[in-house]
Amino acid sequence: MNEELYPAAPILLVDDELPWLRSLSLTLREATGVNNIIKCSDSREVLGILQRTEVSLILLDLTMPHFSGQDLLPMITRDYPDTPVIVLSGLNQVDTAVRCMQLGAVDYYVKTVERERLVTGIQRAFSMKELRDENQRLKARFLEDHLEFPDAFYKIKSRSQKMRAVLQYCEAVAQSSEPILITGESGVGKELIARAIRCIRCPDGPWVAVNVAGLDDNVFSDTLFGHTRGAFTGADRERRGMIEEAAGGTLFLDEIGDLSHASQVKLLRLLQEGEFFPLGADQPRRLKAKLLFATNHELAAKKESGAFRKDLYYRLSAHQVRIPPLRERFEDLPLLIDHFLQEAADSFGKKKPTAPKELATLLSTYAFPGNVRELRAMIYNAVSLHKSHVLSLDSFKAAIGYCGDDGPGPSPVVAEPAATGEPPARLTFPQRLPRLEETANLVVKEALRRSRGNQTLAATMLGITRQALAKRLKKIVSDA
Ligand SMILES: Nc1ncnc2c1ncn2[C@@H]1O[C@H](COP(=O)(O)OP(=O)(O)OP(=O)(O)O)[C@@H](O)[C@H]1O
Repeated sequence: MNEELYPAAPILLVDDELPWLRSLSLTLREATGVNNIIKCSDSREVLGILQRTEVSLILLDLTMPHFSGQDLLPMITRDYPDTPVIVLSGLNQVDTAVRCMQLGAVDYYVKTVERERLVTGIQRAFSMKELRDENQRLKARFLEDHLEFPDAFYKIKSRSQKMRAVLQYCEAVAQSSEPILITGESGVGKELIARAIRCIRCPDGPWVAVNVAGLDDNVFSDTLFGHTRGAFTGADRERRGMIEEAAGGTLFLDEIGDLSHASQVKLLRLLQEGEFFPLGADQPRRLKAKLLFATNHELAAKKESGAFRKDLYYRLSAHQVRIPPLRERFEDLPLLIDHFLQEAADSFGKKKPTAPKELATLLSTYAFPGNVRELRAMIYNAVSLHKSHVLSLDSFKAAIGYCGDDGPGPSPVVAEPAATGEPPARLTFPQRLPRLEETANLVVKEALRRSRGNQTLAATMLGITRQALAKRLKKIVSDA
């Protein structure tokens, strides 16, 4: 298999000393996994290379025959302002370093003594460039408001602006070499989004998904890193871990917020060093997969409480895709209902039923703690019970708590704030307690507001007949 080039655009190393060029490219390969390098030992060729090839970073020697680094630097920063340049010099001279930075270099290193710092500086320059590129892509996307890879998102049914912004953000960060963290409540579609990102970044590579919730640290390590033969009693064969299975493709770690502390440490090391040791191995192996993570936990809160390591949190959240809960994008309901009706009808071998026109409005009175997955289950249930032409609302009403006279129905007073964001947390009253009649009228108006004026639905919510509601409305109007 051909080795994937990293970074996608090459790094240009410019130095007249060939042995230095060779040893630097080896150092970079070993320490950072960089294998896409152009070595240039003749400074007269630099501008020609830049005209022909887009490079991600330039390492420029200061002292060279023909053109010195100081000659080239202003030309490069003028014509290629988005390409970071790091200057290397044999001498530790503060005034030269300052001059180079004034001319636009992002960093300055003394060649022989600062190799480790140089590697860190290169990684920093990469991250900065990636952030700048991502920023530009995002700006362009928001101005154009179109999707560049609509095919990657074909399974995601949505017409809401919020989701569109999420998809555009996914496009902007998909190519980044940094990990991507996808957050959102359970059932919002995190895995769907993860698969879409994979379709954009490396559609042909393998897709390996691991749910890490509940894995103890030993199982986590063995699953991810694998082991060598004889690593422990019973290890009679080598086992490749999921990281190696995903080489050249994507490794998706789901439920990352549930990871034990010990496993968090191992994951952090993997992210920082880009390499790992299978159990029993004495040589590290390089991470060659792109990483995607998902969680339905509020990781920021877990970080504050100490349940999630701060350093790992910051490492993971460089690119964070937050998927809004369904109740924040009810404009998606008609499309999703239609989609799941078709899907359910196909799976039950039935003709697709017609949805009653009040269905989306009825469902938009509900908070959907289980999000799209809950909606899907409701529709499958309704279609499984369905007999006649138009789908009945009964199973939906039962599912969301409007059960009619004999059912428990939703409680009008909630003692604690609901985790789902369901209003109200507690009924509060003004100083003067409203009369019962006033309160009833307010509740009626609220039901009409939520049902967008649909009296049948409002009556269902209030637990009264449509006639009783009409009578009450007539009275409200005449009393006004
Ligand atoms: N926008 C959407 N269009 C169509 N189907 C969707 C959409 N969002 C979610 N789904 C469907 O809803 C279900 C749940 O989605 P998914 O498994 O991606 O959610 P999740 O956020 O990863 O859930 P969990 O947190 O429980 O792992 C799946 O059947 C998925 O296909």
